[in-house]
Amino acid sequence: MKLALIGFGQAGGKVVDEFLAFDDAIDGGFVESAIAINSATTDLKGLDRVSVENRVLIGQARVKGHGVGADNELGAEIAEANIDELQGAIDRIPVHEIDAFLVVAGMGGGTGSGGAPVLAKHLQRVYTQPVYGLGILPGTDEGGIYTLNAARSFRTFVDQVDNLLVFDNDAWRSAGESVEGGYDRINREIVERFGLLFAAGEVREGDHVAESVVDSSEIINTLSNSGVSTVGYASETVEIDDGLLSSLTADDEFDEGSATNRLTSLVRKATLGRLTLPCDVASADRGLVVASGPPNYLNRKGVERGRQWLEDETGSMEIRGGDYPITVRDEVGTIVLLSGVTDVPRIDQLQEVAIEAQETTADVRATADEDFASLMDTGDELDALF
Ligand SMILES: Nc1nc2c(ncn2[C@@H]2O[C@H](COP(=O)(O)OP(=O)(O)OP(=O)(O)O)[C@@H](O)[C@H]2O)c(=O)[nH]1
Repeated sequence: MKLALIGFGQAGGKVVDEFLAFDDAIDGGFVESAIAINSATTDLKGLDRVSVENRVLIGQARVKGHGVGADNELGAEIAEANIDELQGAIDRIPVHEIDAFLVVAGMGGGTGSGGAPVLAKHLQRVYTQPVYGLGILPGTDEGGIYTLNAARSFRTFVDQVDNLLVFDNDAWRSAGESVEGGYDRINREIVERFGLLFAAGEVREGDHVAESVVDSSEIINTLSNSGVSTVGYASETVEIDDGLLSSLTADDEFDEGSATNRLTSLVRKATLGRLTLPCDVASADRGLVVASGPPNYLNRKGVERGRQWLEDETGSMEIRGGDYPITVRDEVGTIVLLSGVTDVPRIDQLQEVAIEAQETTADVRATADEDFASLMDTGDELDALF
């Protein structure tokens, strides 16, 4: 399906940049437009692929291009005050050609965490296309303010989008990695999963369109429950030699049985392995299984068996399935989208820690106010200058 990608804040911009690279690499054609919005000049300058005219600096009057320093109330205020500038950038998107908006932001900071929900609300009011969010949760070791920001932004963002796709940095950290190196790797993991999902619904000119190819309406229907979503992915490297590809079709010399088994087990691995937001799979309301890879490794029976297995696992009758043939990749993979998940320990934990942090902050403030009053108390015996 065709998307307008809007990255808000540093993480949002970097992930959108990475989506552009991935779209090129798989010749996907799912990115119709890409915009990056930030209150920090250096973050916008650091991007590689988002075009310069689509990098939008906001809040200059308030923060002079220096970012909001993880103050997400200020991030939200700046987005509201600059909504006309944001609309100006969106006006450059050929909106009649897109199937949906995807607003991407890190939820722990200030600019994206505060601004993304404001933008989503605005897009919902102005346009008829679905507005999806891709929210990135901070690591648990990032500190109280990031957790509090993420919990508050998450609550707000969910209400303003048609569906909030979530990626949890905490579940994807690796020991011994530098923060920057870590993010580069993590960002590639993010775009591979969400990129393959959205690319799947994009029928390209010249494609051999089999009946079982995923359509954008199947993605939209799976995401139309106003909930929270998570994605799993599993893949296997396969040989793609041109001769093999051109000479084989799914129903001649190719070993159909092993293709079926491979896909069925990849669906299980994707679902039971590391999800972008770990959760209890049984709590999903809807699901979509997409098999991607060289066309002759894709097979309807394999997807169908995987789809049925997912129905059993989730108890949901709304599990869709289909193919996404890609000739340029030597990987067969399955994407599993679980939508409307409700049993998510990380979100419960985030909210508990945030409530504690909010209470502690209120107590500390109240005590500080009292202490300051007593420090300055001279029993009316000392006059102020004015
Ligand atoms: N996956 C991923 N997460 C990132 C990346 N950069 C930052 N983050 C996460 O996103 C959160 C928010 O950080 P930023 O995006 O830098 O914040 P911002 O929206 O620019 O806001 P301010 O810097 O406060 O103005 C951090 O707490 C990290 O968890 C990145 O490149 N990839």
